[in-house]
Amino acid sequence: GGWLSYDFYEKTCPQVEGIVRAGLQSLHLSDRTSPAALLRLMFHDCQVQGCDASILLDSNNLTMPSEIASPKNFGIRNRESISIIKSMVEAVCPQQVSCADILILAAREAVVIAGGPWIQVPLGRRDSMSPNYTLANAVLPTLNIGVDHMLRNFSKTGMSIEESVAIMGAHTLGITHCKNILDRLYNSSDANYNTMDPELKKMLRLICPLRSSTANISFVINDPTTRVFDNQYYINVMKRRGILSIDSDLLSDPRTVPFVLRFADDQGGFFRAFSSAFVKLSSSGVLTGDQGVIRRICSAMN
Ligand code: HEM
Ligand SMILES: [Ca+2]
Ligand SMILES: [Ca+2]
Repeated sequence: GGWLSYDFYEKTCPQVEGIVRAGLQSLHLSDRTSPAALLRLMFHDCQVQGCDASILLDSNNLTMPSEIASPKNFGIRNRESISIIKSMVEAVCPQQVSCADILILAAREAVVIAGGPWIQVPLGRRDSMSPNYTLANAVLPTLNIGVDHMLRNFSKTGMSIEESVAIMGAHTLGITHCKNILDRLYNSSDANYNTMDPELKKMLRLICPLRSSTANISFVINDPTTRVFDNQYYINVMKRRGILSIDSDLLSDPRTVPFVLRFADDQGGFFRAFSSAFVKLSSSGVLTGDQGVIRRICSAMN
């Protein structure tokens, strides 16, 4: 058995946090959108059989598709960045640090680099032996997940409603491809067709025309400060300018709206709730002790 701890690599790889920080800083210089990508990558790993780097495994045979093959992972990027940082860690501390921990540390640094809170995260996760395509397909959120289902999912990690609203604040970063909002913009039977500020809708329709062959590549920003981790997301949601259905749903559900209003007015409160939510999301259902493995290469089994 085993557990996560704050000093897990103190003896075996005290340099790891510094290596990940340096790696993230240099990645960020060449790609200002990398914090968004890494934060979403962390969520999509942790949601599927826990944070075990299962999302980083490439398929090596026809019977075992990778999680990335799931349409739910559309738009996921920067997996290779974790592999590169892992090889930098391997050079200093061979076979000591899991890909799963490196991914969590990278997501933590991503939040800081973008101007968000510094989150102390416990370490000691182990890597999975295989990916789980079927589970990825089943448990990653759909576009129309709704508040109820979202809260139920996050409560499994021990999150309160406040923390669940706070973790959705990750949408303060990054982008959404047009194909993910076409229903909201054009399908009058969509539940959130009429919940968007008409001015915003007009603008998004220009960027995302209905019958366009580029809906897979064209995108809109998730909030006006898409590269800054701030509370602008909640101000936007409050003004009916949320991009995804779930963002708008937070305003219409009586359980979540009080936290939207509070976080819109109190960035410090958002940062505190986000930090505890991040620790819960990243600690739930993980492999520890003698479970799983330490992969040498993140994209393949040893
Ligand atoms: C549970 C409800 C959620 C739903 C339905 C949802 C859905 C989505 C969708 C559809 C996109 C756009 C992807 C694309 O078009 O490329 C997106 C982007 C993003 N999501 Fe979520 N998400 C949810 C929760 C979360 C959580 C909990 C986090 C992180 C802790 C997160 C982090 C992000 C980030 C950072 C982006 C921007 C990615 C980029 O710029 O590449 N999301 N989300
Ligand atoms: Ca996983
Ligand atoms: Ca922002």
